[in-house]
Amino acid sequence: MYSILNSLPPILLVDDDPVVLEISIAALQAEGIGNVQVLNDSRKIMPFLETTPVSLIILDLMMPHLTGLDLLPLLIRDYPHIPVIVMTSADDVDTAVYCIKAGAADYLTKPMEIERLLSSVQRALLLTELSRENTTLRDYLLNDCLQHPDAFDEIITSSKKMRAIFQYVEVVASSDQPVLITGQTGVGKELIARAIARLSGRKGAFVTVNAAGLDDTIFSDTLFGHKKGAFTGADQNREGLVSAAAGGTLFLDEIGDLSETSQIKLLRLIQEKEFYPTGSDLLKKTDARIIVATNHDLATQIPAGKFRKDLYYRLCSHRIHIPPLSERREDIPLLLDHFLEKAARALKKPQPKASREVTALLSTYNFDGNVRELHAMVFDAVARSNGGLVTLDCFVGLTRSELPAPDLTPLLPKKELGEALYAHFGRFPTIREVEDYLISTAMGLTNGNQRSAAMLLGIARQTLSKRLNNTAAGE
Ligand SMILES: Nc1ncnc2c1ncn2[C@@H]1O[C@H](COP(=O)(O)OP(=O)(O)OP(=O)(O)O)[C@@H](O)[C@H]1O
Repeated sequence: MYSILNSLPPILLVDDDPVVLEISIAALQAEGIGNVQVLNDSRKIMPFLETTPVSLIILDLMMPHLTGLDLLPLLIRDYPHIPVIVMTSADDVDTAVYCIKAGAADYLTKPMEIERLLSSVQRALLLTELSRENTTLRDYLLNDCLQHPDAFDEIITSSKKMRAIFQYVEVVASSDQPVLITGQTGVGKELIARAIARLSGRKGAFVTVNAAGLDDTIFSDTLFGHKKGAFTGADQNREGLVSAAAGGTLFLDEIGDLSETSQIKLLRLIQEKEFYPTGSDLLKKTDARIIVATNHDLATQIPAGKFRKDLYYRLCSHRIHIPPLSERREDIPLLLDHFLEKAARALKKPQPKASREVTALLSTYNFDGNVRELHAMVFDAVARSNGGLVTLDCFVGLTRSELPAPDLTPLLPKKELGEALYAHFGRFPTIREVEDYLISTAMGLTNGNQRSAAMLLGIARQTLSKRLNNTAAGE
């Protein structure tokens, strides 16, 4: 939690009592909050704030010269975005209530309870961070720009939906909260996780763990490591991957099938930032940022008891859903070119072009394996091609039976189908007229290649050939 302070301005502590200042600083420092500024004279606050940004103010109400009660309305008026926690004596709860009504974020009573101080600071910082994210997000939506487009270089897309995701990624990258990335297999969840890590400003490593099929013993050992002698074969201490991700990012892929026990351990890791290596009772701390991904719809697994509600809501702090390729078909030609180039380079061949029929067919194909499937298909096709052109014949796996019913929607005018037909024919057409229209469109798109046109139309090549002959004979 507190590593968000790396990206936030300091906390300002204002009290004329040196003992309170000393205790508070020590308590905050023990929790890793070293970014604290101190003022012991309340008259200095307003000039100080004019030159120095702060993320939170902890203000004693009883100070000479200018009391906290006098200052609070000024702070709320001039710095409404900075939360103020007031400190008052235990027997003056009325004043505390008055301060909350006036806009203070929280109140603490003296003598100071350390736990209460820390939880209040934690809550206030979380609010500051969320409000900063909201403001940045609003600015992005208004400006539609990316501050670090190079962070997304390896993600090829022209989709508006993906661009909106990039903007969100820029906003949440520096947060300390977990990120849940959902989407079908092969849509690019890991690429997005890497972009978040790149933009996070964290210096540590990006460590990935594929949690699919891991039982709790292996999950714990992989993540948390073990102590020598913890089980048979544990002949030396082993650091887990959480330690390897210190100061960096831990990417847990495919968390949809985690056992109940592993889910509890993950929740503890996210919430408390603590874990025990197997066989050790020495609690370890971590500052690794946690990103998880799944192709399951976790919310639907909660009622069946397969996924814990508390973990789900904790993971939802920042949520990114990546649409399948079928919902961003505009990316297919771009990705096709990108993979043709990559494949040619990897296979040391001159870069081929895709024939028009290949582009048309792939643009309507339903890729269950999304970008990964397209990637594999194109690499295989380039390996098989022996000219400057990748034709349909190079896609051996792409047989008619594997093709879904052709979806011609992207090829038709982007109006209601009925309207498009009216516009084309000038009246409502007959079935025969629509068939002729579809056949000539498919033949045009495939440069007259009957095999490809038949695939597009979802009919046998012989049927198309017969139909074309009949039309030519004027039947
Ligand atoms: N927009 C894209 N541009 C370029 N390559 C992409 C894009 N999206 C995905 N890829 C490539 O597709 C493959 C699958 O991507 P990735 O591993 O990120 O998907 P995933 O959603 O994490 O998959 P899984 O759920 O199976 O783990 C990778 O080789 C990746 O480089």
